[in-house]
Amino acid sequence: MIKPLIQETSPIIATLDDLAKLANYSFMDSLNCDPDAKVNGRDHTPRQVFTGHYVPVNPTPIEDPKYVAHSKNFFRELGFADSMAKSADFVRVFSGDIAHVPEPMRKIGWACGYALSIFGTEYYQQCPFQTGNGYGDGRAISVLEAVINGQRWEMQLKGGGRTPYCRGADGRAVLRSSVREFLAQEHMHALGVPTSRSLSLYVSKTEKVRRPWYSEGSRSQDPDMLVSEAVAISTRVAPSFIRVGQLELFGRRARKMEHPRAMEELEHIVLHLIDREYDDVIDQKLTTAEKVVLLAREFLNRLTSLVANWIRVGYCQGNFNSDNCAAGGFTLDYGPFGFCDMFNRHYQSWTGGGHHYSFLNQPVAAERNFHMFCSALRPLLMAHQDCLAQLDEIQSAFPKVMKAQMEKMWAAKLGLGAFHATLFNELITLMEQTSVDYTMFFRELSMVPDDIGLLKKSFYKSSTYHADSEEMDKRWSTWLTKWKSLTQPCSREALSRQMKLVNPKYSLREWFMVPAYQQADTGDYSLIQELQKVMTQPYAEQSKDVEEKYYRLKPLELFGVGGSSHLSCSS
Ligand SMILES: Nc1ncnc2c1ncn2[C@@H]1O[C@H](COP(=O)(O)OP(=O)(O)OP(=O)(O)O)[C@@H](O)[C@H]1O
Ligand SMILES: [Mg+2]
Repeated sequence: MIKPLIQETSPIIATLDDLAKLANYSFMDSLNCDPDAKVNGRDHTPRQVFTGHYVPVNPTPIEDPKYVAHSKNFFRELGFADSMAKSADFVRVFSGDIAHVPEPMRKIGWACGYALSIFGTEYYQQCPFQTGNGYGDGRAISVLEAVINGQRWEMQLKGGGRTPYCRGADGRAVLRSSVREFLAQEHMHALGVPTSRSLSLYVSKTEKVRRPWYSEGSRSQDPDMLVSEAVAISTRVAPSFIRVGQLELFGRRARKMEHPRAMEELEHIVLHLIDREYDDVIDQKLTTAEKVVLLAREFLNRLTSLVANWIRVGYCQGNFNSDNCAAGGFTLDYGPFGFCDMFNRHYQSWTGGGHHYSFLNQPVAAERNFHMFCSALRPLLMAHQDCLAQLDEIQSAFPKVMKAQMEKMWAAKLGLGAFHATLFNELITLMEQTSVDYTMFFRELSMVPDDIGLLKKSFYKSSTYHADSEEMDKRWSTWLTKWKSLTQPCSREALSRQMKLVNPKYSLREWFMVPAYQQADTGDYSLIQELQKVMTQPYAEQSKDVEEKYYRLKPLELFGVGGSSHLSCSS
């Protein structure tokens, strides 16, 4: 899990000067800089980066930045005054201009290289040089590390312009994708799922880029037009942004002995990861080999728990490559993601994702990433056969640990003391044959209903259901009776209360976000604010108005519509 958040404090950081005083650049200070880096940070053209953990690179500010949103909750947790989000110097920094920051903040940012594995296979084709030396943060640039109330945070701009890893692309993010990531991070946090957090979001009043997208109402899989969209910079925050792919980059270099310092660089990044994400569970005094074993064990626990949580809340990452898998065990990169409306085990809203990254296949995808993680660590254990054997054991334990996490999660969702395979399998079959809304079904079940009347609110009613609805209703009634006989022996109220804590009422469905980013494009941010409010209390009943608007089946006419049901471009 991400480290527990600090207790809420009254705002003590009210200006950029206050924040600057807390700056502490451990990433830049304790890791290796690319020796070929440009001193002035104007390193904005694709090139091979052969060594080093980071490239110092300056963000390219967006033109005429304008405030769109900030996370009030996260500001409060950090002790930031809300007024700061609209103050000129804060806007300037978090819209990409770090040339005038107060000391000890630095006038330079940094981007990192990483490797790519897709479903457990190493890829090099995505690198323009076919070597893997040109792949990494193409548009993500970190600008600040600060220790705030004892907790270290890294702040990273997304869409902050080109880096040596941009592969010829523009380094920008558009408002649409930035709004999606901004809202999703805070929703996920409120759902109790570890994640990077949202700090702020600024859009350019004048700068635009072209992206492939869907024409109004298009049912095409692939975008059918090019649209000109405003660029934006969102800032996300996490204890670190180290990805499995990043460890892989150094692991591959060490394995192939690509340069004399390859092994040392691998050890360095792994120890840094431990320091940033695992220092509360791994004793500093241990040897590197011992630390590596503990790291693998802890990541196994975090990753399996994370994926079980994703499935609990109906989240599909969509593109769970190793470069989108945070080594700290939290959710990262809300591009091709989606929250499931109609339950389907193969649910996947990203058209490039395929079955391998679909909803209920996420545990398998996670296992592939875990294997890549272990492979990256292996070179460090070559001289420690006992530790190597332990790592192998941890790696082979993945399916067992994942299964246990999934069963625990399904049992909790169903209010059962223990997982019941037959009951569960019958349910999944019924859900698919009927076509039910994933979120609404579990929330209605959490009411512990006497009959299937309430559950039917969540039915989209497929053709299979329509073909013999009487028979289907009978099967549902039988299932409900059986379920009730197996639930925890407590009062209905207690069971309902407990189930509502794991079954959210509100989820950030794609079709809620479409009007929000469309409105935002016209300068109206009210729907973003409304979604921020509703989706940061996903377990609360909230008002009747909110319920009518956001606790609803997806309108049938939106199924199959590009942008609302599926998307191809996430940038
Ligand atoms: N417009 C762009 N300009 C430069 N690089 C880009 C752009 N869009 C994506 N990339 C890079 O392509 C790679 C794959 O993109 P992907 O959609 O996974 O990441 P992302 O959404 O940009 O970022 P992240 O994983 O940092 O959240 C990443 O390395 C990313 O930096
Ligand atoms: Mg990514």
